[in-house]
Amino acid sequence: MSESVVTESRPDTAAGSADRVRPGPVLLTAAGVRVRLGRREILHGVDLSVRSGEIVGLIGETGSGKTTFARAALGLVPTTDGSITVGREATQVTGLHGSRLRAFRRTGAVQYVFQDPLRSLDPDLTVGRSVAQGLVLRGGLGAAQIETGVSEALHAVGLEPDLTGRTPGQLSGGQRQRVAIARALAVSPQVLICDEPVSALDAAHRNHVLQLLNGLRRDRDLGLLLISHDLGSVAAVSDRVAVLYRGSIVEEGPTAQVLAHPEHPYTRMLLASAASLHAGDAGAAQRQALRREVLAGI
Ligand SMILES: Nc1ncnc2c1ncn2[C@@H]1O[C@H](COP(=O)(O)OP(=O)(O)OP(=O)(O)O)[C@@H](O)[C@H]1O
Repeated sequence: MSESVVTESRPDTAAGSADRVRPGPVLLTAAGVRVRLGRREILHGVDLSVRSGEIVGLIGETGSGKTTFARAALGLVPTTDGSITVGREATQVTGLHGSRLRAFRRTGAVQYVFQDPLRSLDPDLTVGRSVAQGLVLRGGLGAAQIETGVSEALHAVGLEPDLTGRTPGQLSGGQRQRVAIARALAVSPQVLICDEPVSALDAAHRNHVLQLLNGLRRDRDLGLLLISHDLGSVAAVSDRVAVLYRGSIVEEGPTAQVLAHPEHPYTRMLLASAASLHAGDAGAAQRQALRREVLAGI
């Protein structure tokens, strides 16, 4: 069942095993991360790591806590326990506040790419100014250096320099997501967190962006956390997969192993749902029944 999810969703030049790189040093480490939002604890002690040159897929249904984890890694939500360290210097993000947190953000060590570039890109800013934002914020760079940084970032995502004068509304969805990725790359991040980066795109653009991410981690030694509820996308490019269920990682391992031999009932349920959706099965009632049956046993 999982085979069809993996194979048919793989982008054209895909991340076959020969294309994969040997992972380097750990660039993101989460240990026992707990996050409370309002009255509820959302993350219940999450352990996760991402190495340089590696794509780790974080999968789970809506509400499982994927975005909350990403926000914690950026220092945007406080943790109540555990630690998150980022980058080769292993900067401890948890516990950073105020000016120290702002200084960490300015380093650009960890960057976030959102699902919907139309919402994350300022509609009034040109492509050039959007991509320059992080470089300007970092400070200390002259206009020529910023211009070079913008051109290099656009080149890295395969966008022509003549797009710099356009606004997001004048671009296709795929181009917009490339701009958002270029903006993140411009500040030379060590870790890139992509939160549902292709779910707003059609199949062709989705494959192009997945290929792009796959190439970037290889060429730039990025550690890439790919957050998605789309197993096909994760299967296509991730080296490892972590499965988040109600705020806890219930299974983690090499992608091929987890997808072919899922051990946790929740992972099996996710795979079964994806496979039936993939086959065009409109049996929503059956899926719901399966879901109830599986979740009752967890
Ligand atoms: N600011 C907040 N205050 C209270 N609860 C929140 C807040 N933000 C998120 N939550 C809750 O935390 C839980 C996890 O949300 P989160 O967005 O992290 O899930 P997710 O796995 O990323 O889901 P999706 O795939 O829909 O983005 C949800 O139940 C959500 O309602």
